[in-house]
Amino acid sequence: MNKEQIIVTAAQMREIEERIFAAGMPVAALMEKVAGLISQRIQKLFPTKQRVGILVGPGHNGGDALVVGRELHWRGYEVWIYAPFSKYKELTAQHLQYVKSLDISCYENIEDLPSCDFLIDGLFGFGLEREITEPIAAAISYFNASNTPIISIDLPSGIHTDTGAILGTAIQATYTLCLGLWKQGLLQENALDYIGKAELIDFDIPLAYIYAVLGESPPVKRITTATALTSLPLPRPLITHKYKQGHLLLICGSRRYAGGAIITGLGARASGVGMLSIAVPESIKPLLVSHLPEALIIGCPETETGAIADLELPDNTDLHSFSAIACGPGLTKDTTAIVQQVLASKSPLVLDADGLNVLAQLGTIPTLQKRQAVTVLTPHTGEFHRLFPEISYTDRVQAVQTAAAQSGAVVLLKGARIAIANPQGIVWINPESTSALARGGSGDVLTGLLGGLIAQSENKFAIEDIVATASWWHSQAGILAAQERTELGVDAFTLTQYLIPALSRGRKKKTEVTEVAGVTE
Ligand SMILES: NC(=O)C1=CN([C@@H]2O[C@H](COP(=O)(O)OP(=O)(O)OC[C@H]3O[C@@H](n4cnc5c(N)ncnc54)[C@H](O)[C@@H]3O)[C@@H](O)[C@H]2O)[C@@H](O)CC1
Ligand SMILES: [K+]
Repeated sequence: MNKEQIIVTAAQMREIEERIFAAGMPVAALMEKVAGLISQRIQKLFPTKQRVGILVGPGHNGGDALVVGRELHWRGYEVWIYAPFSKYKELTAQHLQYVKSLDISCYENIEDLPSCDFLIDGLFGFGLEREITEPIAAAISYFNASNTPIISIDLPSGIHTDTGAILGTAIQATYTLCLGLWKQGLLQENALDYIGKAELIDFDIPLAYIYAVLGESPPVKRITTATALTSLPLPRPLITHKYKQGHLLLICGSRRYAGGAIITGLGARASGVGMLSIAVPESIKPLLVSHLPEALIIGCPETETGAIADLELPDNTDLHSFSAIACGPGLTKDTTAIVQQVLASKSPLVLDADGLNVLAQLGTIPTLQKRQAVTVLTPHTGEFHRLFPEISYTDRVQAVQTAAAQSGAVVLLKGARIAIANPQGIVWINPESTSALARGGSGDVLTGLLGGLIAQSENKFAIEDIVATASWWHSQAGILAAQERTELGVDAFTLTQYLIPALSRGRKKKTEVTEVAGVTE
């Protein structure tokens, strides 16, 4: 397993650390090694010798910062230290004493601090356990307001290691250099505004110690390009035919929301699914045919309001014959009977948008308990709240875990950091996205894409892994489109056109990484 995909809580990191120390690694030696790596990285980020302020907290995060400060001092940077606490852990106190013996100025009050070109934040790491109080809170506000780039060691000080909550106040970092393993809080939306650009500093934690604490397949994982690519229906078998490559049924659209059906269809098209059928109200069938000439468009009888009134499938087909069904975008709420019918089918089902609203009205948990096949729900926070009104979603990881466990469905909670859980507690978090995707229709693209991938999977992959792959693919398309067209240029149609280029780029990146590092995962 690649360390980039592992996520830990503070308690887990502490346990892993204790195993390293118990095995004989001296605490001071590990700090020296870690801080050496941090200082090398900082010299790459700020290569010209500059003035740097080091913010030192009472624990080993402060110790790391002091060692980094000392190293930068010897490398020619002009260093000063801000160490405002009255008590420090022993190792940190020793480093503080040593740097004071060098030609490095130490201060306890922010009023006395000289100016600098960048700051290193070693106030608190994963040992922060309560709200930050004065005078440190005021100092943090002062540094945030100073417009000076800040490099946070491990986590921006003030971020809860697990939930990402802001404990009173927090450093707004420009870079976060996370140590050893990704901390869960850095993948929670609450913390996003504070993290800046985050990267992992790998300090060679033996996998055996990680497995001893997390198990050989850790339940909470971070989606990477490598993990996403493993659940794709690629390469295709040499001998195959269209029905062997999955048959997806999309049920979507209404006279009012015809575009949603087109966008969902275009998302499904990019998945490569062998056969695509799209059930829409009769009156919008010609529109769908013109945009998706390869798809089988099923024109259904419609209500007066232009919603699907009846699922009229072609002869000899019933819902069970599809490899997967995706239902919801643009349906309107007048489709309760349709959604009920789909829920009663034995095909894997993706429910989104109005499909979720109808499910919430029917009663999420009792309705899903009757399902005999896999269900994937893809709510945004508003829909999540309607589906699971009892579940608080301040900790999004816990929220999806609870929702999946209670409903028996795989739940994908949309947002800047998508979290996906299966009923057994496995969680995937998507660490990369772009706010360019906060736009009408981009969820429809995901529904189509996801449906198409599930239809092709033939039970080869765990369903939550496919959902994670779809989420990665979708956000990578958004990122690529935003890079080329700015964040304003990523309308849902454009997004569908970037799915295949984003996939090609991801596959190329993976090959390059493997060649350079010889990584096998
Ligand atoms: N896990 C590892 O393997 C390694 C960890 N290292 C560093 O050690 C850090 C963890 O060190 P610690 O456990 O000492 O924890 P921290 O340095 O995060 O801080 C804990 C200290 O802050 C105090 N504290 C907690 N909340 C406070 C608050 N609100 N106001 C004032 N004081 C508060 C605690 O009493 C304790 O003294 C990591 O984040 C990392 O920077 C590295 O030195 C080396 C390797
Ligand atoms: K920190």
